[in-house]
Parts: sequence; C-alpha cells; structure tokens
Amino acid sequence: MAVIRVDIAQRPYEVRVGQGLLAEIGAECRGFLRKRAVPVITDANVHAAWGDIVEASLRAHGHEVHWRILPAGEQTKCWDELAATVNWLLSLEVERRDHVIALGGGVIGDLTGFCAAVLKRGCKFIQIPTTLLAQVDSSVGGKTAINTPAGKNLVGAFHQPSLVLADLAVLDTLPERERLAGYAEVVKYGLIDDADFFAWCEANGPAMLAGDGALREYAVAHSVAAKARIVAEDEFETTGKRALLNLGHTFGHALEAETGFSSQLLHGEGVALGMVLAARYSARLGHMSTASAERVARHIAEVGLRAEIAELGLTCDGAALVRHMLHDKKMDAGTLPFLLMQGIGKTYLDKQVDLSDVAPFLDSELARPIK
Ligand SMILES: NC(=O)c1ccc[n+]([C@@H]2O[C@H](COP(=O)([O-])OP(=O)(O)OC[C@H]3O[C@@H](n4cnc5c(N)ncnc54)[C@H](O)[C@@H]3O)[C@@H](O)[C@H]2O)c1
Ligand SMILES: O=C(O)C(=O)C[C@@H](O)[C@H](O)[C@H](O)COP(=O)(O)O
Ligand SMILES: [Zn+2]
Repeated sequence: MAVIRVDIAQRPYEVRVGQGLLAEIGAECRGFLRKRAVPVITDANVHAAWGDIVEASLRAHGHEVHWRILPAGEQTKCWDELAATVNWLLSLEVERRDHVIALGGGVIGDLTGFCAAVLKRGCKFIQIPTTLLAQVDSSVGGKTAINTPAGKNLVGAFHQPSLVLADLAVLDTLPERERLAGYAEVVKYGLIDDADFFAWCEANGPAMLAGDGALREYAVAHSVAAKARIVAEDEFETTGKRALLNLGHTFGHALEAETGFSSQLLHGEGVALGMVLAARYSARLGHMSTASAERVARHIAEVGLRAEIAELGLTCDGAALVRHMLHDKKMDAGTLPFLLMQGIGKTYLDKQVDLSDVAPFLDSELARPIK
C-alpha cells in the first residue's frame, strides 16, 4: 500500500492507495467512525458492484450502514440532490464530529463533500473513490460542488476529507469509457509540470488502462502525490499554483455545458479535449511548438479518447463556447486567465489572453477535418 500525506496546514490527512482496501474499510476507518450508525452516500452502479463488500466489512466492525443510493451521472450534482441529501443526514442526526462516507466517483465525492461542508456548518467526511478519475483527482484536495444551469461547479466549498481510501480493485468493474475519461486527469499531471511523467504515460498508459496492477498503482500514487503537493501549496487557489490543476478545464467545462452535462461528454473526456485545445492555442500564440501540441493530441487519440472537438458534432460556433467560459471561476475583473503551455510539462497561467481571439480559434477547431 502507498500512503500519501496531504499536508494542509492544521488538517493533514492520508490518501491510502492499495489493492483490497474496500474489503477492509471497517479496519481502515477505525478511529474515524465514532458511532454505530454510519451514513454512506453512493450511486446505484457502485452500490450494485461494491455495496455488499462495504456493508460486510463495516458490520464486522460493529457498524450499521445507512445507505443513500443516488442516481448515477453528472445530473446528480444538483440543488435537488443536495437539499434532499442534507435533509437525509439531518434525519440521521449526524453531528459535526461524525463522518459521512462518500463511496463513488467524482459526482458522489463532490456532492457528499459539499453536503458535509454545509451540514451544521461542517461535519467530517471520508472519500472512498471508485473511479480512476476520483482516485487520481477529485477525492483529494477538498474542492466540493454542484452544477447549476449557469455552469459547472458554480456552487460549492473547499472542505477537506479526513481520509481517502483508494482501492485499486474497484477499477476492475469500472466501464472502459470511464477508465479512459479518468486517464485524462492522469495525463494532466504530466502536462502541468512533469514531462517525465508525460513520457511515462506515452510508454505505459495503454498497458495501465488494460489493467496492469503495478502500473495502475504507480499511476494513481504518482498522480495523488502531484495533486497533494500542489494543494498543500495553495489550498484555496489564491496564488495561481492550484489553478494549474485547471489545465484543459476552461475549454472542457465549456464543452460540458454545451452538451448539457450529459453522457454525450464525460468530464474527463472534456478535459482531454480541453488539454489538446490549450496546447494548440499555446502553439497558435507561438508559446509552444506545433510539434509538441500535436504530440499531446496524438497521445490522447492513441489511448482512445477523442482529441478533436469536430468529433462531437456540435452545432454551435466558437463564440457560443466562449460565452460559457464567462462563468469560469477564474474570471477576474472581466478577464479570464488561461492555463497555457510553453512546452510539455511547462503549464503556466496566462492573464493576457484576448477572448476575442479564442472564438475564431475554436471556429477553426470545430471545422478541423477528422483524420
Ligand atoms: N473535486 C475535484 O477536485 C474534482 C476533480 C475532477 C473531477 N471532479 C468532478 O468529478 C465528476 C466526474 O467524476 P467521475 O468521472 O468519477 O464520474 P462519476 O462519479 O459520474 O462516475 C462515473 C460512472 O462510473 C460509475 N462507477 C463509479 N465507480 C464504479 C465502479 N467501481 N464500478 C462500476 N461503475 C462505477 C458511476 O456509477 C458512474 O456511472 C465531475 O462532476 C467533475 O466535475 C471533481
Ligand atoms: O482540484 C483542483 O483544483 C482542480 O482544478 C481539479 C479539477 O480536475 C476539477 O475538475 C475541478 O473541479 C475543477 O475546478 P473548478 O474550480 O473549475 O470547478
Ligand atoms: Zn477535472
């Protein structure tokens, strides 16, 4: 098992990465669960695949599990589910020092974390991520949120978990499309500031995605360590350091909004496309070579992710995508800082981007012939 410490001031916590942690959840959570009753929030797919194992382990340690089983999918990150879930936690008389368990992907983690952030002005929670995306990214760092009709993650809070348990075994039941979507956030760490890790992804990504256990453990632990390092430096995204984790997201979130937060485009798929767009836009501005930008696109396409927005069959133009971007949380006094690249592993926050140039760039990408 790999243990990565997230060194947040005053509230450090562990991310434990290993095989079979779910079957040991009762023992792993000893010291965190104070009461017999344990609220576990999950979705229907995760409950079907892993609910019995979680229940058996918690029961063996003297707990009674109270399940809240939500519909799977991005639409669950909404006001209605937030309100209903908070009311459910209140009905269970959860106290501030109690822990709620989030068992699922990023949707369940983000929603549960936000419920925990607002319940009685903040109770505790444990993240048990069951997707590759949640293990390498969303379960770590304390960003919690719901979507609103205006856009992605627009209502939320920074609220750190007390513990993260990433069981690599759960990835065996994850559909291939979801595994690929999560892989986009793995590649992101290479592109941000770790060119060697991007090269590792090029060499090992396909085998890791196919299920090689040792490669999986390396990819998850390395990604978590990268995220932990950045979050510990800039927990609340104030210095610009944490904003690096948003690489590909300004474009990606706009694509997600344009496709109605639907299964037409998963978050990770949007991030993959967004990173290609960020690379190509950096090349357009002359900050990165076209060869490097196309190396990014090639790796994304090679593993089976879409690398061309033309493949989405959108009917909108670039200006419509830019309008979605105006809701980006990085907006500052009317300007939108962009995560651009000076090369692979050299991402930086550019505050000089002229939005009126982004729309025609996107028009040309929407019209780019698909190979
Ligand atoms: N808070 C953060 O820092 C952060 C970071 C990245 C992404 N996110 C958010 O995470 C969300 C995406 O998360 P996601 O990709 O995990 O999607 P998700 O939570 O929707 O899960 C993907 C699908 O896989 C199913 N599933 C989950 N685990 C499974 C398993 N082990 N076996 C079988 N099926 C399983 C789910 O039921 C769902 O259908 C987005 O809302 C995104 O905004 C947040
Ligand atoms: O943890 C972060 O910081 C990230 O930016 C991680 C992203 O992968 C994640 O999708 C995040 O929710 C996006 O941030 P947002 O502030 O644009 O919602
Ligand atoms: Zn993301």
